Amino acid sequence: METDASTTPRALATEAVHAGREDLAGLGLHAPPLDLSTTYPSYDSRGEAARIDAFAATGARPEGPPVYARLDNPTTGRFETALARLEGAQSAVAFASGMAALTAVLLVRAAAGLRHVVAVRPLYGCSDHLLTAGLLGTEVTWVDPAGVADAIRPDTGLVMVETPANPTLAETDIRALAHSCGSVPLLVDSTFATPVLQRPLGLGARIVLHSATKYLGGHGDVMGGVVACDEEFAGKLRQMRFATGGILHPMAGYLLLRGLSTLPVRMRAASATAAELARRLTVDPRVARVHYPKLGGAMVAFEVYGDPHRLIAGVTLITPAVSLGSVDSLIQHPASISHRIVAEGDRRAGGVSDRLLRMSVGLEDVEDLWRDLCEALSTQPARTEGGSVPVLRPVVR
Ligand code: MET
Repeated sequence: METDASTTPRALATEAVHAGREDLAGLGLHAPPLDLSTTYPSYDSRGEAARIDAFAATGARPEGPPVYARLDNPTTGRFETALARLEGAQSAVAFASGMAALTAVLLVRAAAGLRHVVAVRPLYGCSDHLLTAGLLGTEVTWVDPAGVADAIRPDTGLVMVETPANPTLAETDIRALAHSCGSVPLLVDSTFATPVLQRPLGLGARIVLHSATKYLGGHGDVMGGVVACDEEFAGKLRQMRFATGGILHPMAGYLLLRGLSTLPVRMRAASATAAELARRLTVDPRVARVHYPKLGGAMVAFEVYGDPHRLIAGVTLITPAVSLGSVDSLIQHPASISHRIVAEGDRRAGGVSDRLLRMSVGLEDVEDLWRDLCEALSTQPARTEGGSVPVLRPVVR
């Protein structure tokens, strides 16, 4: 049977290398052009006024040159188009960082008079802090997924969850949660999963947030954030981005587009290694508990019986650093770094133990990583053969 190439949906791996680049051959190019312009000349001021009015009315990407780089950028636009395609979204809007992206979402909802947020712990520490501190004039109610429906008020503008969650890798059933949200939009921070493992919009979420700094970029050399959503909300986000200035640099847009092209192979390879490391850690007597999502992925968290700081100091191949999603493996102690800003009691409420370590598994060989982990684990006491648990020494910071 003949298939129509223009309507047959393409696989994710194909979209990853082609989305956002469809016009290149027609332009006589292979690599995407990097447009560093901050402004765009025009002899037609009436035309510019019309463009600005159109943007103020809808927030749609301007037709033709974008007037000024805070409105839009063609290189970043390619990354936005590609990410939207991978998430199955109408649109995507990129920002200077994941936190800038979350800020814009919260400000858009607050500007509509919907200042209340219902959120599920744990979230990435700075997301938790932004909501808890109410820095943007929002108010948060923290609940378990089962408590979401009851926590929704007339002024609730957003329900927020991160799954798998940073740093515990706790998973939330997105479809069930979206059902509990009713007409309130559900935002899923899908940074750890990426569209390779999970597409929240197909499960009923309305907004997907990524720290693009992580897997989308994939090489630890670009910072960015992106929101995938419907075009109506995207328009509001672009207007907010124009008003508040949290734009992505075009070079970052270029690098993120390039990162997307290898996202599926990177995720698959790193996830296979992470699953094997999680399996080995689970049976290691020096490890008290392993957290690894059913969904899979390249993040592994584990708790030790002894001092987690000694383990961090004991790695040599794995880099002891916060962040994640790079080609090389990183390990960090969430209570000291990624979740330091969250009050101790709130951290505990979110399941973030002081003995938890979070590892981002890269593309190294699994045996080399395991050797390094074993060396670092030699700093830790082990369960005895009879199964008795060693006396826990206090964690010294
Ligand atoms: C400044 S701390 C955190 C950076 C990053 N979001 C992480 O979770 O590792």
